Amino acid sequence: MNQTPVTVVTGFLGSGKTTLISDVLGQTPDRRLAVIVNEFGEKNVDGAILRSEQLEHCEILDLEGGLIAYAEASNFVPTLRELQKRRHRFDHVLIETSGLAVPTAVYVVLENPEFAADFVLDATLAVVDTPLLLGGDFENGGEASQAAVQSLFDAQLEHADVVVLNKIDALTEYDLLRAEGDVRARAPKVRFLELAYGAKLDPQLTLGLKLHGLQGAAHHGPVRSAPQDGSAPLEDQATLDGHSHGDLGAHLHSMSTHMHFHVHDTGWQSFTLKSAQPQDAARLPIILEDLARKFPVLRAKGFARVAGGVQTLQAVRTRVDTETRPGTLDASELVFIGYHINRKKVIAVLSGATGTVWE
Ligand SMILES: Nc1nc2c(ncn2[C@@H]2O[C@H](COP(=O)(O)OP(=O)(O)OP(=O)(O)O)[C@@H](O)[C@H]2O)c(=O)[nH]1
Repeated sequence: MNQTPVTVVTGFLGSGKTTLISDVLGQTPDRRLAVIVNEFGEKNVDGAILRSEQLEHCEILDLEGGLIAYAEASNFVPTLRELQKRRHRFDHVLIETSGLAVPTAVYVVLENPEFAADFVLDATLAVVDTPLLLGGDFENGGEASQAAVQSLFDAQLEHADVVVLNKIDALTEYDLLRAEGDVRARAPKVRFLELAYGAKLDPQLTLGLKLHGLQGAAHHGPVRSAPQDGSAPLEDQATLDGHSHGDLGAHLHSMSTHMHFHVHDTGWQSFTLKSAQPQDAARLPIILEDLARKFPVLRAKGFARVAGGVQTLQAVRTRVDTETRPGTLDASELVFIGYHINRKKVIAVLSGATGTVWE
């Protein structure tokens, strides 16, 4: 059996990865797909959203409670191992990395001799929140938060084959040209730039790109060197550049390179808050918007128990989208992700503003 192609979908918090994947799944009923969804928070909201589409040709596998990471820190390897046993049932694997991950950890695992004969990287797509890119910063985040966001954002672009400019519905041609210029300046080696109107992309531009693979026996060779005890990140990142996605030249995913990018930034925090009491569907989004102005909350998402059903809430900074569907829910659950956010303060404001107990 041929190697199963793997498409990695990366991109910053809330850029539209799940929405884009959901659309691709809907457009490819003839493909048997496995989707591994990795979330930073302990609760996998994206997996639940994809699963709610009830697409029979897809299997959704949650990878919650952390990042796809290196070595023992990750539950990615057992998940892939499990998929490997049943790989004849799938035509393609999609991996949605968490919004705080750099996709290189995935490459290292795929290149491991245990998996290299069975899986091959097809392409890595980086989904970009284009208005955010053009805005240039995260309001209310403070300098440390902005620096952390920028460095992650740049690293995700750097490791992409295809950059997808998303959320462009309301943008002008001039904005798009500016965004393209910005991406090219940040990541000169990116091969393709695609425009996604409303997070929709032709599946031909997403699956089966074969950007790695054959030429990549050299291109994606085995890991060159294992991390040494005591090896520290180099000061000059350029000397560690094991990537050249902009051309078809050989590049090896050196473990030291990856270790460099995988230095944990403990400033990123996530917590889930729950409330058993019903919520006001009209007020809750306004309260979330207010929370994002008061605190460095970059992303909030989850489900609320409201009159008439279940409300899905999706906040990216101060932009909050909601949708209410019929159904029942025992308790509302919201995941908050931010840079140095204070759980107690968020609980106090949320409980006060909603007049309900959140914990
Ligand atoms: N206006 C607009 N909104 C979009 C578009 N794509 C996604 N969104 C919205 O952006 C929010 C975040 O989308 P997701 O697909 O959950 O983003 P994500 O990258 O999977 O988020 P994380 O996994 O938390 O990093 C949701 O409210 C989407 O409806 C788009 O093209 N246009």
